[in-house]
Amino acid sequence: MRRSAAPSQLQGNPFKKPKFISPARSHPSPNEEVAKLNSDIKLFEVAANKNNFLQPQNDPRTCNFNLPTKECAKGINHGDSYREKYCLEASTKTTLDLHHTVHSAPKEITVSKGQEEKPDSLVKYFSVVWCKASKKKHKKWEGDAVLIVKGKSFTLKDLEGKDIGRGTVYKLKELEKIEEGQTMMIGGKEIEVMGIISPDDFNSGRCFQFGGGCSAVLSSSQAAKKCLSNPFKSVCKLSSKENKQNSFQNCKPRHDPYAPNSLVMLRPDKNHQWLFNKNCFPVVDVVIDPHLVYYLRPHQKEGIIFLYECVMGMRVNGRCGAILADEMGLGKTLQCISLIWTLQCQGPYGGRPVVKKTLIVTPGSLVNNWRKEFQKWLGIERIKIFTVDQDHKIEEFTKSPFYSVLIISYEMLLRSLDQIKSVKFDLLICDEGHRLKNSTIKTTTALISLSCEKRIILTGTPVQNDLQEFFTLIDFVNPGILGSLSAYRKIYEEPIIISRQPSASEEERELGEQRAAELTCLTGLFILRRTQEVINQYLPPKIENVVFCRPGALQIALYRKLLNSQAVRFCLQGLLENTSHLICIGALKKLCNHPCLLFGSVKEKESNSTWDESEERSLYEGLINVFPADYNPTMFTEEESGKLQVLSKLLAVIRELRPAEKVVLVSNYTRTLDILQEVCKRHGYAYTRLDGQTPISQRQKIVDGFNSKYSPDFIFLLSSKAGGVGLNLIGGSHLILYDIDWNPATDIQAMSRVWRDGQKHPVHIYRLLTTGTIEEKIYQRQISKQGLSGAVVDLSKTSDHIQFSVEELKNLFTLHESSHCVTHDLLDCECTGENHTGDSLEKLPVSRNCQLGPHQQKCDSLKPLSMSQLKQWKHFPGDHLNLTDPFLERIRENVSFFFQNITNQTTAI
Ligand SMILES: Nc1ncnc2c1ncn2[C@@H]1O[C@H](COP(=O)(O)OP(=O)(O)OP(=O)(O)O)[C@@H](O)[C@H]1O
Ligand SMILES: [Mg+2]
Repeated sequence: MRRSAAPSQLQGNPFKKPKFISPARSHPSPNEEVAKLNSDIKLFEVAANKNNFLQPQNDPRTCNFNLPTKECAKGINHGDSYREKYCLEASTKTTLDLHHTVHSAPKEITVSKGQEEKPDSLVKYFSVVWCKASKKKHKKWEGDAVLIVKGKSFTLKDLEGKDIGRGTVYKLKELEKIEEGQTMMIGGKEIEVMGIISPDDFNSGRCFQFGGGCSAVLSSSQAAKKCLSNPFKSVCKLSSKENKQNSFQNCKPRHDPYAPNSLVMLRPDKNHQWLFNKNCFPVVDVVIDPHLVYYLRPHQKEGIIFLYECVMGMRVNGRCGAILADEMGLGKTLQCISLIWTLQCQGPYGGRPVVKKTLIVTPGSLVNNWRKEFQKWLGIERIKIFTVDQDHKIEEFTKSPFYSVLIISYEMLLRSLDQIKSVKFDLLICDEGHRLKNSTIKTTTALISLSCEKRIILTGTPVQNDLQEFFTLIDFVNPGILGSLSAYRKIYEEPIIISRQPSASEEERELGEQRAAELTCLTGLFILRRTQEVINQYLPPKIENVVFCRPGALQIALYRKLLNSQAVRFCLQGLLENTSHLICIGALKKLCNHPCLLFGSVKEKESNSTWDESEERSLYEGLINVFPADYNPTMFTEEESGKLQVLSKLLAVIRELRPAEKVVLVSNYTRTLDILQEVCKRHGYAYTRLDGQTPISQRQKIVDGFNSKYSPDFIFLLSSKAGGVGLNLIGGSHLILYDIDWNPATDIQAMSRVWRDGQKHPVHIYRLLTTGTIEEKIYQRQISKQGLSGAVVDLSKTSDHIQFSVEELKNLFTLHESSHCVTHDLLDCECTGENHTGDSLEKLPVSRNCQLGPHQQKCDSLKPLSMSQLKQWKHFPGDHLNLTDPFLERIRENVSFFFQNITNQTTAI
């Protein structure tokens, strides 16, 4: 609550007319011109365009020093295309003239019982200050509030959106002619009307922002206070003599801004200069190193401009945070490296560097990937980076002035928080920062406790799916921007959620939509997300196949036995808990991968002392008898599993037709990876493996080894859950998903490892499913509406979160023995399954639901495939006569059905 703005406290004179003082004007600036500018730049008085990006700058070329006039020449690339695309025009808003308000005597408005309400169209909104009713002359206004008058009823809300008074009035006329300056008594409170709020400002929630996060945006004086502690100071503090010398030495840009293709950052406007250039250094162009620009993709140039403007506080006054939520593989790492390198060497004021030390926190498996990327783009000389691992302790970094970048895993950060706090970091980057969505976890609280103001979250996962988590991420990068959590809930979350419910009234729906639009608009200033389409043109073709493999005879017999077990029957009668369903489902999934896995589980349980009471007993009873008497799981055969048979043939044909190409083989289960590893051994395929057990220090070495063209490895065995996120496995051009996860995001993550920048070969992706079994059902769930609900596109969501109805369980626990492909049967496809060559997928609109609603709906390739999209894929039965794909041709014998889709098709694949 902004008590300080309550007039009587400011002025201490009860007879003086209370006057609402806008935070932006509470400390008049000595510099008139800038003061005027401050009042003109009102971020929230800006009209939104469809891209939801605001551009607060008045004149990007504003410069108070003697820069060459030709700097305004067209040749400078100040990221103009970006601004053309994303920026909005400022529009002025009529401000209230508060000075003519009259301080009339308070009038008590009494509550009436029997009068008719006026129609809804007569809703009016006022900004007011309030205090408890008293007869004291020296009033002390307690806070700002919003008065909503609807017919003869009124509601008083504080700036956190909470109701602090409500009722109905006796004299309707009193409410009809409310004016600025008027004081009245309502609901036991005395209020004074400060101004009229437009319906638009109320519906969008903007009127509450004065008290919440937006005070920082609106108030340049507050921003100044906050930002003067920003890293300019720490990095660039020089003696006055040095200042003078350096200002002349460095006032040239480090790189030529007029060179062709130069990438020049936005010049700070007068407001920024007023806030940050206290020493009046010359304004100098910040130019991205041409060495890097040469490699940057267009979207990466835009991303660097965006990050620069965010962390420099140019997009939201006094806030230096950003979320770069580009889809996987778009090169978020390179964009950050470019930013770090730029800020470490340059700055807009006298050319002085903005950042001295940078902290990068990342999942353990990516620590060395970051190091490699630094080396790849900047070599080893330009920037000194330090990675914390077993052999390199953090003390080495803290004691040495030599290093400017510290790369550390989230786990290690927690362990060395005290040492980290002893260093002054100017820039903090949290890779795969989606994990910070929970404010109570230790990692989040640890990172929040760091004093660094320039904070960047990198994530490939959409951030708007859950409004609570969204708040946490936003609040982490730009603390307080959305106000307190309780205000956010009242002002945004509640109306948005209510508006999404089927029972919502038209009014609720509209309010929710407008609040969502406002939230998007506000946060869109510092969140950037681009989808994979922006790099498709640089990538080779991708051929995706869904391969339905016929189960083996032993698999069918065991499957039937499991479905007839007492445990499954009890599940279907709704007698068991969710955990029992998951045990049954787990057993069926194991069986689909290979019967020997199930055999191993049964034997293991039998030897367990709790076997007698365990639920698994009723599931596994009599199962061993279905296996041959002399069954030995270590001597498993490929024929026993439909998928393994297909896999084995697939590996053989890849080896034969593309001897120089490599395969990434993915499973979610370590035991399944053991079987796949055994297959590699039996066939003499060289392999490497990364799973949850692989020490973090080894991971990058394994990845590098595989990606190297000199590596003899043919196969990379990958546990998708353990190591999928963020890895580059471009050494492989064939990726086989051996099993399926409930969460489509896990599979999509894995698939994105090979089809990414740097990939030289056409990419072949094979998803293996056992025909008619639970695997098909899980796949259907992935591509059905249920699977598309936003929350599922989140790696942290596991099957434990899934609740099943009895109907769903019946469907899950059915084996379709006679179908070639149950998924195709469900598609309502007119073809008879005979070589249906569907339309190109690219023609179909792709949209994703999220809680922020239509304003956030963009093309998003992270979205799992939908049923209707799958229908557009080419599809044909395994025994189709004209299979043109040589790989499918060779595996068809054990395949009942194929779906195939090609992206970026060229003639040669
Ligand atoms: N402009 C470029 N030219 C060539 N290769 C590039 C370029 N930008 C990025 N790359 C390469 O693309 C690969 C993917 O980049 P990166 O790992 O940064 O993606 P990401 O956006 O972080 O994806 P994820 O969300 O999966 O972590 C890396 O090998 C990187 O070196
Ligand atoms: Mg990454």
